[in-house]
Amino acid sequence: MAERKQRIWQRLRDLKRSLTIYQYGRRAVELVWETDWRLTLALGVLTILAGLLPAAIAYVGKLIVDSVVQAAQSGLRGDRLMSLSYLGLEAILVALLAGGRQGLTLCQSLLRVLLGQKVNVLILEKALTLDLTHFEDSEFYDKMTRARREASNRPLSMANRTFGLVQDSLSLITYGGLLLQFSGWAVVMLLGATIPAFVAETYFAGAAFRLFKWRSPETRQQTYLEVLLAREDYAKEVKLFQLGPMLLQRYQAIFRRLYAEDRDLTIRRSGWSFGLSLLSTAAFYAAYCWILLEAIAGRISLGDLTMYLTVFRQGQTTFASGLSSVGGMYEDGLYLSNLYEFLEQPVPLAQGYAHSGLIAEDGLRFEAVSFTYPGSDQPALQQVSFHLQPGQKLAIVGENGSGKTTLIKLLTRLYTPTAGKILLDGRDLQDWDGEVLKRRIGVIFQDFTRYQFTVGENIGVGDVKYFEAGDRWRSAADKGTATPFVESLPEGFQTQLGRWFKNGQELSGGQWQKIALSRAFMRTSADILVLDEPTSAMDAEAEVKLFDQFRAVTQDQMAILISHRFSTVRRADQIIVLSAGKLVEQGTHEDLLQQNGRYAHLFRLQAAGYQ
Ligand SMILES: Nc1ncnc2c1ncn2[C@@H]1O[C@H](COP(=O)(O)OP(=O)(O)OP(=O)(O)O)[C@@H](O)[C@H]1O
Repeated sequence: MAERKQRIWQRLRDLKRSLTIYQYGRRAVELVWETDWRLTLALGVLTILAGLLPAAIAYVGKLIVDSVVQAAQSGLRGDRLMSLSYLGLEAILVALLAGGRQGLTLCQSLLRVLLGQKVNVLILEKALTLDLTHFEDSEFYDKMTRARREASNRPLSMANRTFGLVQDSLSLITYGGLLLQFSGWAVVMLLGATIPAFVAETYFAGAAFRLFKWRSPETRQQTYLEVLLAREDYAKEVKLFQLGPMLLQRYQAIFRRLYAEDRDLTIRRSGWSFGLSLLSTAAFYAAYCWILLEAIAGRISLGDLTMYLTVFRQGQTTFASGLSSVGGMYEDGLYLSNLYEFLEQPVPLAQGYAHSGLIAEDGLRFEAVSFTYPGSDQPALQQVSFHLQPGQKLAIVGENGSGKTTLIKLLTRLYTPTAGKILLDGRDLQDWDGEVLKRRIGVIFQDFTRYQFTVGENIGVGDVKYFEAGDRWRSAADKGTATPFVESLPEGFQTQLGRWFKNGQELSGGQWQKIALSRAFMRTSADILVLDEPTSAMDAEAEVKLFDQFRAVTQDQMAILISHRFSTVRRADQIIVLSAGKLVEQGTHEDLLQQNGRYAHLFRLQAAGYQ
């Protein structure tokens, strides 16, 4: 007994929670209002017009029939004129209704475009405020993808359905008002018959959404496979390794699985929907039958009969459309809840406001810095400490996965250390103003982005303030040793790169690296340069040239260099060796050779390879 009671309470709680989804109707209308209040106002007025006019037309229809009967019986000219004027009135109302409906469609079409753009911009703006951690979290990524996928249509659809429901409700209320003259019981009977269909619609819309949410990982896989199969950067490997058929097969297998689930739900939904709509149709026709009998018995006029007939016919269509609005609104509401969940994701607070350090010219200090990636149980860095003075060049050496890139991510504040401190000029990195810090650090990651922009713009991205400044591009390219090859390109700095756009040129790996390196020199005010594997794709001569040049142009700057090439590393003022996240050796090339430890071992190994 107690268990049953509990179940009933649970159901009621579920229903209450389901109903809260409808509050998104208000939020969607607010969003539409913010997008364009004039169009929204027009939409509102036209909705009321389109909601009230049908009942008015039905009523005028009754007046026409009654006046025709009257005129036929009396044969008076006045009565004839009266029925003709009712006819004229109906024609005007019908024209108004058609105009109103057309206006509604027009407003909706315009709002669709504006709203789609607005929501997309809201999502992208939000994405800009988020941390890198969010992007690396697959659940969060799904949330964003879902929001983006549905961005352009759900809010408008929700708003349209809300307005549509208002329109249908107004029509039904006015129809109800007309019907009330006949019998209050008929109205109650008709309303009662709609409730099961309403509950079923809500239930199935919820089920459809849950399905959509569960399968986000599968949909993500599908999208990824599409990218692999259809993008030019993967085409080379897909063709040579003959991956195509296998990838396509996976793609289809996912589709088949998703389709099977979809089909089951759609069949069940349509079965229930049909069954329950039969119930409401039965109620409609029972009331209809009652009215017919009343007319035959002469208790209502012929005009009344015509009016009720119209009210019934249209009432049922309006009811069906209202019902689908309710189901649709529920579904839209669920998608919108996902959109708002994303938009309301707490934004990391702006960290720090300091524009200068506490100890001028102190340089960079790592003090017992440790870091573990979210969701990982192994620390990527443990208790790392070192000091880099202004003008010094530091090289970081270590096997794959030893934590070199992680160290750079902490230095550039993409992540925050889990323990320990990073100090710049004696001040904790977290206390620095983000903008100031970014201006002081020029960084190139090994997986730098190859933008499908022009050569100049590809360098310009290094300092967005000077994104299009040709003179800055040139001097940055000089420092990054890119000028000679850029000048050999057909349109120099204006050459389009990549294959996505017309006349796009592809570059070699080493040429791309030179572009990326030049990017780091765009920030002329940067006093810390961080280069993660900057020369891995360059030939030996290019590398030597680059480093001679690098030393010359970065005399006053601190530089941190990650490299597996000892020819590069040995020139640094200070070298640190990382192993499994720990700093195991530290010193100059000579010091480390003397220590005869890990560095000396790796150095000799590489040197032997060249003999
Ligand atoms: N985003 C991430 N989330 C979780 N773990 C990560 C992430 N990035 C790196 N790791 C882990 O942290 C450790 C250090 O990685 P890191 O990229 O810093 O190595 P690395 O020294 O730069 O390697 P390589 O020489 O191959 O570039 C590795 O064990 C890696 O698996």
